[in-house]
Amino acid sequence: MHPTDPWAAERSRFEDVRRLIVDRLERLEPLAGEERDLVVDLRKQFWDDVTLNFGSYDEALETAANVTQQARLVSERERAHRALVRQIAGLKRLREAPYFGFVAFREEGGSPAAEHSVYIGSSTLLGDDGETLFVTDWRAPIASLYYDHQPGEEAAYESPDGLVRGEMTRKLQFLTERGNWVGAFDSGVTIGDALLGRMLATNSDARMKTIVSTIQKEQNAAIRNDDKRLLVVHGPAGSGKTSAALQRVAYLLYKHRDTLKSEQMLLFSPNPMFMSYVDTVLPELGEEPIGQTTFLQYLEHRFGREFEVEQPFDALEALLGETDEEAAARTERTVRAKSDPALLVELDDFVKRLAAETIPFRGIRLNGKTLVSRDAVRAVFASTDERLKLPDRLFAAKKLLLRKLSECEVAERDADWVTAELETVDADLLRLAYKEVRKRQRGRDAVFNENTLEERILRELIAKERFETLRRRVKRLRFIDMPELYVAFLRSRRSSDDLVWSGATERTAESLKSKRMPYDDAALYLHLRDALEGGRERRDVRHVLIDEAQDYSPLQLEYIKRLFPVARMTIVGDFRQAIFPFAAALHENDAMLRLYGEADTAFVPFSRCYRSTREIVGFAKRLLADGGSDIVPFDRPGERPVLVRADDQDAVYAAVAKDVRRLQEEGYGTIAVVAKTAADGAAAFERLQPLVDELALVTRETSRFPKGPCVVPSYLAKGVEFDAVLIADASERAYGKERERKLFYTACTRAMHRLRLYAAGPLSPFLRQVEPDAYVVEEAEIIGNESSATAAPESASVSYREET
Ligand SMILES: Nc1ncnc2c1ncn2[C@@H]1O[C@H](COP(=O)(O)OP(=O)(O)OP(=O)(O)O)[C@@H](O)[C@H]1O
Repeated sequence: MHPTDPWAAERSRFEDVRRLIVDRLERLEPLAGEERDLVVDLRKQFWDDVTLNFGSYDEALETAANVTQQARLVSERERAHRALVRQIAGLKRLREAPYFGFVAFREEGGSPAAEHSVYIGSSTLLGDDGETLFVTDWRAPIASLYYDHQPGEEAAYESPDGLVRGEMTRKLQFLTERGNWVGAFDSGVTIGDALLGRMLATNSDARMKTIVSTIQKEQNAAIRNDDKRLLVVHGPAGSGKTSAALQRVAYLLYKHRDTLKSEQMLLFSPNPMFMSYVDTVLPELGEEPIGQTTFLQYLEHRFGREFEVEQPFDALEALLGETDEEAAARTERTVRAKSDPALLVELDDFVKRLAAETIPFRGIRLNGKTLVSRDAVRAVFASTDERLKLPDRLFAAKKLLLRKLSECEVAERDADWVTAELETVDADLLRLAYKEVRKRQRGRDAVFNENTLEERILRELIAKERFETLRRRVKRLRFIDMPELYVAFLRSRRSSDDLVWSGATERTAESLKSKRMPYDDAALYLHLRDALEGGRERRDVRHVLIDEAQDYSPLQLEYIKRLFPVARMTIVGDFRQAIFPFAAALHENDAMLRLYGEADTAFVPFSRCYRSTREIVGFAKRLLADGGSDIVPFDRPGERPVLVRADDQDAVYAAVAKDVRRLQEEGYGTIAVVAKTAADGAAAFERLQPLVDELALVTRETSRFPKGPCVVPSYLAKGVEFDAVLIADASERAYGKERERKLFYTACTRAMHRLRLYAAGPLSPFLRQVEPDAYVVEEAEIIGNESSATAAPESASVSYREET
């Protein structure tokens, strides 16, 4: 250590804390081993250590008490072991980076006791005395100061006892690498966020990172906003919405640690690949992962084998491939009509008005024979108490029908089909029948004719098996023709766009007949089913997060809200990336406000983009219809995006392949060639694969993003990022129509450091609207020729001053 090192004191403290962590780990790790062995032994000896005695009532009671006590002992030890393992994991995280920030804060009032020096890290670290606080958890109230204020400013933080005001006298950021001291920045001296600048300049590794050390003020506001039932975060591509949402999960789990568990939180993700992209973040923050699903997966789970749910990507691909403009406009209008949450209310009314005469019942049939006719089912329903609510009436009808089925079952045992099946019974059934014969004969004096008894039992078993299926169907209300009822609702409805509505209704009817559930009908249909069945609500879920919310229709959001009636909600999204035709939720703020009402909704807008360089953000926002004037890049300079012009598609592929290789040589790891659709992606892959080593094709079936170069359809790249993005076709052909604008913007904003676009033929009109100085144009033929670069990349010098 140099004697004039301005950081000598800080560095020495840092080393002391690190030593404390390492020493503690050395002490605890063997203990955890011992504790584990103890638990294993206790489990093994469980029955040796209790005396089993059931001789008398008292002895049996004593035995039971004994067993309970022993079980309690084991579970206490297990809990202790788990706590130790957790503590060790926390210490290991701290060993990697003991703390990253420091604030000195003088509370208003000015007494020396009100001076706080707080070192902030990923979790709390107490000294061996159990009192000295070496590191404060980033989620503690006072740590908020670090994210919200600069030294010299009036500062305040929200404590459980109210707002604490005062002055922040110093703020430091620490840079570490694998637990070792690298340097520090004094926020009073450094301009901007030095740590953030460094973080953003690093390469992506196909996994989302935690941002705990560099959370920005607006993000902190979203992370800690816990007053309202619903929090809506809206911000441009790369503004850290997903990152903030995940930090928020960790924050809420910390704040409500006594009442909220990770399994009570659920994240709706855009696609399965995205799920694997984010699932390392919470464990890195020391929290258990929360439940994740996509809305499509949820729908598929609910419909089971009853319907095949249409994939939203198919609807999107169909629209993207549509050349008939009128048909495309019709589709968009239909989808929009089906996304209106008022439909749910109308459906509720429709259900309330249902009566025995208007419900389309179905008879119950077995082997082509009617067991209970449709009229008989209707009569059963009509016999239930009219004053009951519909789900309760249906429940009562269900019970009556099940009773009827039991009667039919007895009669069917002698039916011809049972006699026929007797000839082919399998070994399992025979064994079952044999056991049953033995059971029934036991204790009887007179021995029945075994053969007769066995046949009787076999008949019972055969009929039972078949009736089990019928019972299951009755339990699931299959005695109502649900598709017909649903279509009846659609038909009953007047719409301002009648022609479009009735055309759509008939298409839905056709689809349902062939067991296909249109994506934009699915939530409404489930709502009908829920209204009839009752009790579908998930009260176990306490917090629901929806990422990429612009991809949901307002109706779907409302449906999700109703599904989780006690949950709070976090919704994050960006309407400028609304690529699905049914999206429209976010720019209609009304849709958000309507969910829980204005008084129970907080909006936090984000405006700064962190993912991409200043040049890429500057370029991408100009693709937007409104010019994205509110979008502010974080000041990280890089090269300007490059447009490569080529004579034909062959030349494009040759240039793309060459550029991928060159980018690899420059050290970029995750490189994505973004194609518009899956078919475009497959075509590009076929041409590029022979030219690029280890190129991967990402499809809907891909479960994890590859770490190397890949070809990916635009909509599967949603939510994720790559070091370099190559837009395989930026011509008018690919992105020419207004409805393709957002897709184009979304694709370009996946790039962190480098963006290249290729076009043979007329340029996309969105590109034509960008000022020429926002990007560089190159000719495909001269790619690779060092002297050919037509524009010199901007200087890569950093705009913040660092003091290390
Ligand atoms: N405060 C921060 N500190 C460090 N990195 C950050 C911060 N905020 C965002 N980032 C980084 O910016 C990138 C974009 O973040 P994220 O994916 O959360 O944005 P998003 O708003 O969800 O983007 P999109 O709308 O495109 O899905 C990520 O690499 C993330 O790590």
